[in-house]
Amino acid sequence: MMESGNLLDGYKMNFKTDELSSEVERITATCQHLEQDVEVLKTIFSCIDLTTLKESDSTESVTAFVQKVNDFKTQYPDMPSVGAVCVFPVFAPIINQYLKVNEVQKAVVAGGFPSSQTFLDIKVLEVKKAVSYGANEIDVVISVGEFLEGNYEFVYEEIRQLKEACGDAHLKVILETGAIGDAQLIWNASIIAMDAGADFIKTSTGKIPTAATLDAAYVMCKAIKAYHSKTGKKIGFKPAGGIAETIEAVNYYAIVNEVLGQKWLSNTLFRIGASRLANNLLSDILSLEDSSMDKVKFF
Ligand SMILES: O=C[C@H](O)COP(=O)(O)O
Repeated sequence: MMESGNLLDGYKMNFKTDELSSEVERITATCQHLEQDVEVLKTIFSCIDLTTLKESDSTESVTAFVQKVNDFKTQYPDMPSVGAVCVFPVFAPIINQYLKVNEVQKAVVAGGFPSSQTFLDIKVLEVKKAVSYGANEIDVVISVGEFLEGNYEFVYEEIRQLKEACGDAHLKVILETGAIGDAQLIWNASIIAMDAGADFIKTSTGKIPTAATLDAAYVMCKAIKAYHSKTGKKIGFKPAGGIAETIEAVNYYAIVNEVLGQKWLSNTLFRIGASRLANNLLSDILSLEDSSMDKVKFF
């Protein structure tokens, strides 16, 4: 098992927490023009993990949700598809059966999402079942309570086993930054998740009051950069939860651009998990292309 001291020793948080917000403000203040850039907005659209994670989701509603993604490609041939659909694990067979757009990935939350408060063997089984039913991306939450108690080896070992359970599927590890709060701890959680095998690190479940924040995004991108410098591995970043407006998505795009650069700005390394963003972004893209366009509600 990895020693947490050894694990974190090689990584120093190279910024002061009190400078964090002003740095984020500087970045977001200088990116507002990107909201008018159709190509940037289309890139962001292609990075959306189009999410439905409602208690009321059903076979019928998820089938209809997936069908919209299929229809979108026909109805808007000049638009990219979203990056992925993201659903509860019980609907893995539905997206596997009905999703017909090859470039759209099949993401499933698992591992006792959203609380992560269950037995590790149950988490592993849930991940394996989701993958066996066709999911090729798995989103899991760290054991936040154990992390906050300093049980870093426990958190590392869980992620390591869940990554193993994924096989060829990509693993996105949700830190639940709104529950962690402190920038240094978000940095620590980022490093542990990446070293244990995360392909992406993700801010939030969208199921607690504080979801994605720009400050957390900045810290996580800095951690991804440090991890890349040390290991050569490119880990993806996924802000998620509460991101609904185009300008909010643009702000996250700008932080990734500033910290990690253009090479991170495609859906292989950047996703935005969102249930409400796609229609707003689509409407804004269409109205930039044709100012007479009304707001659309496709999804
Ligand atoms: O992982 C994605 C989030 O659950 C989506 O949250 P949202 O419904 O606030 O966009």
